Amino acid sequence: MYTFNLIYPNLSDIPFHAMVFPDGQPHVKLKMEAIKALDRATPVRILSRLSHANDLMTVLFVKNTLDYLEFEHVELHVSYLLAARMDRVMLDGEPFSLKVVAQVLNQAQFRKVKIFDPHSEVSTALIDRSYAVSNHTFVQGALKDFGVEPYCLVSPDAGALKKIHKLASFLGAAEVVECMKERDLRTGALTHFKTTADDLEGKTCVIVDDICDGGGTFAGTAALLKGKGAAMVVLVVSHGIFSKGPVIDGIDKIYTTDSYRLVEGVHTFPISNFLL
Ligand SMILES: O=P(O)(O)OC[C@H]1O[C@@H](O)[C@H](O)[C@@H]1O
Repeated sequence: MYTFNLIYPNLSDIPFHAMVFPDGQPHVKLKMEAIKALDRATPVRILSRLSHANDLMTVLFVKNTLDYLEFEHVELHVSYLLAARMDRVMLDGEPFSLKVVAQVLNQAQFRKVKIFDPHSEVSTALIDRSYAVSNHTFVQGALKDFGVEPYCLVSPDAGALKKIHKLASFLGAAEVVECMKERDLRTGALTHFKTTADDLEGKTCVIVDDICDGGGTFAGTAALLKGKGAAMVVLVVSHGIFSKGPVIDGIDKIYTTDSYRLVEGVHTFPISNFLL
């Protein structure tokens, strides 16, 4: 398998130049000396973030180049999927953005599309020949680094609960704590934080979720858990956006990956550990 690593191009000798035209558009150019040496039947994978629209275009440009060079087997490994959270029409007048991204990817006809911890099952339902890579190994690595036993796993909302139960059986975790919240889709305001747990006296709680964006979900959940006696609250999120910074009230330690971007000030695992 030959890898086009668009995430850490500085770390490997890749046959590809990622440049930018003066007007800001992505400009890709394969290094033909290296490419010519490859058998066209060699499976090729493109490892990329799709954090912004230009990332998607770059991937499509590389795929198009590989198509006209007649490579037969091209896979896409996606660390972060553009529009994964827009997995339905939220409000009147808004698009079904994930469907648009899926249609574009489907048109490119990758042999396989691997997606690291997508927000919901809608991504893999819409993208042809795709499957999800779970966060299990990443969370296991974070817990090993953190090193405190025992702990309870916390699902911050109903949407994450099914995944948390699968994770708990993978890790052999004894306890799962279920939390709930409500989000006003118009304002984004979070309210009504609740949990099924009665007493968390002295416990270490590990909240696991796909994305930390503004962090409101996790500040609210941490306040709830600490109000029930939790001694420590750790946050483990696959995709660290941290739009309001990586410091979140009530969270004692944060683990993430560089799936969306490199994050300063947070313990960050390289995504290539989980996607290759
Ligand atoms: O509260 P913030 O960090 O803004 O948003 C993160 C939450 O929003 C959801 O899409 C994610 O799955 C996560 O539960």
